[in-house]
Amino acid sequence: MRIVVEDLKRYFGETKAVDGISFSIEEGAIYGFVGPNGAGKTTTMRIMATLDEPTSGDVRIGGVSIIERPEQVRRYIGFMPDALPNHRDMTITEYLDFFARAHGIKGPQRARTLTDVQAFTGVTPIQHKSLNQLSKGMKQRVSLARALIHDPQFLIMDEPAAGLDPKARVELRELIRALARQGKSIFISSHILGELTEICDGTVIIEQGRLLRAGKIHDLLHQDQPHCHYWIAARCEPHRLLETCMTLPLVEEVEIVGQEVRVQLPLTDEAPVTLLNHLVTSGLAVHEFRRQRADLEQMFMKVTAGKIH
Ligand SMILES: Nc1ncnc2c1ncn2[C@@H]1O[C@H](COP(=O)(O)OP(=O)(O)OP(=O)(O)O)[C@@H](O)[C@H]1O
Repeated sequence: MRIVVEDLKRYFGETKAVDGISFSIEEGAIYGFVGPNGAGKTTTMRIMATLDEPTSGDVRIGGVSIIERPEQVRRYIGFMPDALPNHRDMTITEYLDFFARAHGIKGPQRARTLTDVQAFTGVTPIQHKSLNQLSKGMKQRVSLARALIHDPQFLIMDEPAAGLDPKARVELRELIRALARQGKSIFISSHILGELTEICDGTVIIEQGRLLRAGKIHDLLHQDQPHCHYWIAARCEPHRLLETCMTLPLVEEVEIVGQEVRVQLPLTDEAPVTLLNHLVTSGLAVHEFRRQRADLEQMFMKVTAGKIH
């Protein structure tokens, strides 16, 4: 399901929280939404989820306008807010059952939906626990389960990783990847760049309600810098690895750092494939070949004038 945001504006009196943002998300893609505090991320997401109305502009989810047909759009969307509201003493299953009913899911199908969604989000073993006894990580899982209960095609997640420990973050990333494999489009906001760069196909960067960059990460990087860097380690002396890299004309720069080498390549899809092939056919036992993610962070820092933390 393709999402198109068209010149979206949301003013609160004098405050231009969102000031003319346009971007699109392809079907089945994971897009990160990045911007400093107060940039307008939550406001944009709430409008996309039909929880608020824009001052002007529109959002089309699978071609359907959030303004003209909010009820229809709601069937397509799952929204995971940045905090789970406080609830009365209620078990996880009771809570999810409430939302399944609200979505009109009936009879045996409701029981099946609850079983599936609890299993997917890993809350089955604690399904009888009360909501107010849950850790932050477990609350996030319940919040995700709630957003998924009607099997939406588009999932909006507002800072889902905030406050989670490293293990819970990794688990959350796995859940997000699994959802994308099911063909869902996912829009996820965060302050933490590393978190997004690992899982996103594309990104939308805003600041003070204005769009700075939007598009596929590969294209954005290409716009900002024509190179990328790889870290490589092989079961041999780093000097031999360095020399083998240097015999390939497309390698722009190469240096030894500890037991690894760092290689600068032109930013094309073929360059890393060609290099890895070259190393392997030269008889090197390569056991590490990874893209330097800092390329992305550098790009973020550059376009936001270093204001993102
Ligand atoms: N209901 C409201 N009334 C008045 N101003 C608001 C309202 N909601 C948001 N704002 C203002 O709009 C701007 C954007 O806020 P928003 O919460 O969308 O930013 P954000 O990028 O999500 O920030 P954070 O990363 O801190 O969550 C801020 O200046 C905020 O104070």
